[in-house]
Amino acid sequence: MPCIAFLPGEGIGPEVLAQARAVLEDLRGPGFGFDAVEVPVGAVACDAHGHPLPQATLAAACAADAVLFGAVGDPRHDHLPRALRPEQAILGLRRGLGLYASLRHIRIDAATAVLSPLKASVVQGVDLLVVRELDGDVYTATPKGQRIAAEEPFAGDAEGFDSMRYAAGEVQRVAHVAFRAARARRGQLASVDKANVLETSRLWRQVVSEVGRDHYPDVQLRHWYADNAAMALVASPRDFDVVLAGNLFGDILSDVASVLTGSIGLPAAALLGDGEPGRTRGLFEAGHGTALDIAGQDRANPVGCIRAAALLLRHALARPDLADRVEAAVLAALAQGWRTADIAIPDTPAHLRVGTQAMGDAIRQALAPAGN
Ligand SMILES: NC(=O)c1ccc[n+]([C@@H]2O[C@H](COP(=O)([O-])OP(=O)(O)OC[C@H]3O[C@@H](n4cnc5c(N)ncnc54)[C@H](O)[C@@H]3O)[C@@H](O)[C@H]2O)c1
Ligand SMILES: CC(C)[C@H](C(=O)O)[C@@H](O)C(=O)O
Ligand SMILES: [Mg+2]
Repeated sequence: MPCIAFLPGEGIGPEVLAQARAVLEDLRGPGFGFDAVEVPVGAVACDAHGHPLPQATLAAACAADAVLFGAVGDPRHDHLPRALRPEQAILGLRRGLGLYASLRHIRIDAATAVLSPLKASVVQGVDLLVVRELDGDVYTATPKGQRIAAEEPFAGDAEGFDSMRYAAGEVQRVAHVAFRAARARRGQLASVDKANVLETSRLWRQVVSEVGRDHYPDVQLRHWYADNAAMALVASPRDFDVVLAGNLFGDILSDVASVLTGSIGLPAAALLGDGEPGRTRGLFEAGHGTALDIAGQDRANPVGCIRAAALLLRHALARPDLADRVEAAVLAALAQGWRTADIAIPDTPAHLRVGTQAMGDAIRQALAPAGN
């Protein structure tokens, strides 16, 4: 029986995770079951256990076949040293679980194009995948810190510094993920960097080109500067198939791509590593954070987290049949017009404006019975 570790975190994390878990519970039957463990992470874990990623939480996540993650982050913990901030739990999980690629799926069909802040004529038919490197770059490279500036004209000021760095092997492994995904899709890869300014990006561009030339000559590779890519993702998102970027540019472009759908509450991401035997096969999450402005009010959109559960079924539990059912149920509920506040439009009738719980109920109602 596979084991799923549920890590709710804080803010809207527990609210959306509860809906995703309820969907998974509804799938239980003769052909499907799972063991579940639920462990604290983030600010709540820090308050209870003195660390945002307690050893027991990391151990449970490592031992599970897959992790379903809510969200972490709380400004009340902003004053803590970096190592104790809730967000460090995410970085620690990525490193500890060997996850180095985030795959965020963005699809917009005719029924959901009206939700976009952009014109439906621009976004209808968008089907793109953002592959983001997750373990390197300015996020983790050292040195980083704060000190007294030595260089004029600001000598004597406090200064903060981070290092941008990629080793060729780090670029190669995530490039393979992106090329393989492109080969299985429409065969186009957009690699994003700032090779006009950054040495790290010059290496990135060279390595991605080599991986393409040596292993994926059938995939059409185009290099983009990050600023231009951000603009094109908004102006003509249908032109993209797979977008590959480093950790920092990928963080930003993942959210730019997400909001094309209408809300950061809609898409989901699969965080994957090499899938070594005996190690968790991935962490799955919605694209959003803790959204404390709406937490505890039954206002969060649970769709992203429910889609994350579908990605978990597809990528970690090898159950594409169940993943398809969950994704179809989400689309059916949206097509029926159910709307949380973030995706309601002025025309949305009052009876279809719902909260987190009712949106989850609508999706579970739409789950086709097994065998259909
Ligand atoms: N994976 C994660 O756990 C993760 C990801 C991003 C940000 N964060 C953290 O979350 C905290 C808040 O970050 P932020 O404000 O930049 O981003 P956020 O995603 O939490 O919120 C941005 C905006 O989107 C809205 N929103 C987000 N998710 C929504 C949903 N499901 N339904 C409806 N509306 C939704 C929020 O109300 C807010 O207006 C920070 O501490 C940040 O570090 C965590
Ligand atoms: C909260 C933060 C550390 C995280 C990141 O920057 O990776 C978030 O923005 C994300 O996209 O998952
Ligand atoms: Mg982010």
